[in-house]
Amino acid sequence: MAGSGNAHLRGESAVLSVEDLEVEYHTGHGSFKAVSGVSFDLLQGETLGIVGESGCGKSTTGRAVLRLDPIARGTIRYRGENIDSAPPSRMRELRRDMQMIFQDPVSSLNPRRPVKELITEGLAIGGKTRRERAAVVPELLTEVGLPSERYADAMPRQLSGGQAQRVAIARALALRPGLLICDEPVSALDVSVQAQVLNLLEDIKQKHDLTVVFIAHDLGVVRSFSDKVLVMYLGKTCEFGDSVEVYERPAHPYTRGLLDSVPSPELEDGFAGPALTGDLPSPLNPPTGCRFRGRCPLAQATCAIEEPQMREIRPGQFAACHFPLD
Ligand SMILES: Nc1ncnc2c1ncn2[C@@H]1O[C@H](COP(=O)(O)OP(=O)(O)OP(=O)(O)O)[C@@H](O)[C@H]1O
Repeated sequence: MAGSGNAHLRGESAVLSVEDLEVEYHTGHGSFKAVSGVSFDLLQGETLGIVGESGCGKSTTGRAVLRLDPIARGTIRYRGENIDSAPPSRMRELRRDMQMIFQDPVSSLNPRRPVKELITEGLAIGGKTRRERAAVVPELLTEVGLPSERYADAMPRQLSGGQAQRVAIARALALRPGLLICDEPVSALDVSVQAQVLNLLEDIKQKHDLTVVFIAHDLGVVRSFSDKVLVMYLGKTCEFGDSVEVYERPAHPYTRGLLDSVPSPELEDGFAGPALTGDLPSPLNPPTGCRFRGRCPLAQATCAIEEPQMREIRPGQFAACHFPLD
């Protein structure tokens, strides 16, 4: 598959393997590809960070992996099983092993159920008795740093955002998943709480040897949390590689722009470099050639004509750019 951007796939040994994923939405204004040609794979215990501006298709990618959004094209393999066309009954089983944590913890919890029921809901569906479910509540709450005697009977409205996210994590852990998809899990939380929840996620990832997809627009968060990073722009991958390499030596001008836009308190003007200018074009009418060209400081005539394909720029680092950075 030279030139298709899939040279980094390691196939059979991966826990999760996504190849050429395409998701199409149909709206009143027409149809568009929210995700197109996205490929990655993850080995046991690895974490992939997916980054990009709002509307790039990060959440759609995460949801499509769980088949919560319909897939127009592509292959998704989980532990070697092809799941892109698995029937709904099989997907329900698989989703017990592939858990998702969302951005808004409070609205992801049923407001009428106490914490102890919320975190064991999945076990009830799995046939565990009330007594069996009650027995695991203290352990699960302790694991996410909430004392059971204080929180087991609490209702969601009594929880802070950070506590609600801890409950959502406990609920995911109850099913002993192998894969965790975290969709902006700390974006809605106060800055002071974000680090605590991230530390918790890091701890449980290590303890349970979880494979993680971590979606965030905060590059700092992804950097500390991820082994691999996938940068998305307008539904497509523009860069993929080892987190350290991509952050230290980005090959795609969009990645560079994202990194330069991160506020940096120790620098004089507060930023590492010029911020990204311009807005994300409409996915209903994407630019010809390179989708980023209208905002790219390095764009040349070729970029308007030929769409760059993912290619290996340095060992293990792939980018879709005609004029990658050194
Ligand atoms: N259910 C839907 N129907 C139609 N369009 C949708 C739907 N969900 C998302 N979109 C559109 O698809 C594109 C990708 O959205 P997505 O939420 O995946 O991006 P994102 O990178 O996760 O953004 P954010 O960080 O804001 O969540 C956007 O243009 C969005 O408006």
